[in-house]
Amino acid sequence: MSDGAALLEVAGVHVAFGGVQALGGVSFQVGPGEAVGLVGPNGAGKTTLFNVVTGQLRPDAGTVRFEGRPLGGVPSHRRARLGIARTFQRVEVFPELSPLEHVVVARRASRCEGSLWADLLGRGRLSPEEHRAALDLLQAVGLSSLAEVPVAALTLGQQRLVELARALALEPRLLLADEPSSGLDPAERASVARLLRQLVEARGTALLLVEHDLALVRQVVDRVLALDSGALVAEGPFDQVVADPRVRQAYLGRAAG
Ligand SMILES: Nc1ncnc2c1ncn2[C@@H]1O[C@H](COP(=O)(O)OP(=O)(O)OP(=O)(O)O)[C@@H](O)[C@H]1O
Repeated sequence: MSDGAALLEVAGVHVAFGGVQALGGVSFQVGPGEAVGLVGPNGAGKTTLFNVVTGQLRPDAGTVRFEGRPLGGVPSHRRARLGIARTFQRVEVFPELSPLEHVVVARRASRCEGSLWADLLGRGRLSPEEHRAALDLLQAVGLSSLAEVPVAALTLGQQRLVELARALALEPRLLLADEPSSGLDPAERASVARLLRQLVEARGTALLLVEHDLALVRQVVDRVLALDSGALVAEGPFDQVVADPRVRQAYLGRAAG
């Protein structure tokens, strides 16, 4: 991809935690509407890279650009407004709020509407338009029948879908999904895979997907990046990357260790 076409551009990113080098000069690009998988064994640096892109972690060196704009110093909430949304490896939801409330709060926050605290305390009034838009989103992820149930009563799979709906409520240009199928049963995995692919195809949202289930990665992405010990060791179509000796070694070496 040429530089001019990049939606996300990561260049020379280094992160160390004390003596541990988590990322050692990582560079790559994601184009608009492109679905890219980020694979690698445990500890390869995938979540660290997500945290750098979302602004939750400041890199020791390197730059992140979004739509050509350098993001250094731009806090997470402003990156979300610029169009970068994420879901988390460990589901992060508010147990007492319903899926509908999660979506409405996210949508208002992204548009700077209402007061977050009033929303969380249940005092934000819901307009018919907001209600309809939130229900449409929940329908898209298959949760419309559970729209008003407290999230604490939902299964882990359903909670992951709430997270996904909340991220989509930001109408992101780029979604970072961190192990969205973790803890789900095969049917739920299949529906997450369908949803993610649909998101890319129907909404034109770019996707950066971290996922240990390689069959799911293959189903969803256009291209794969493989990380090992904080370095990109391969990049290209799924079949090519998983056949790459450096990638096989990264997984086997870690499994053997
Ligand atoms: N907050 C932290 N403090 C210290 N070390 C950390 C921290 N976060 C990550 N690391 C270390 O940085 C390296 C990369 O971790 P990271 O979580 O990014 O890997 P990962 O590829 O996401 O792994 P997994 O697939 O297990 O989630 C690992 O060696 C990890 O132990």
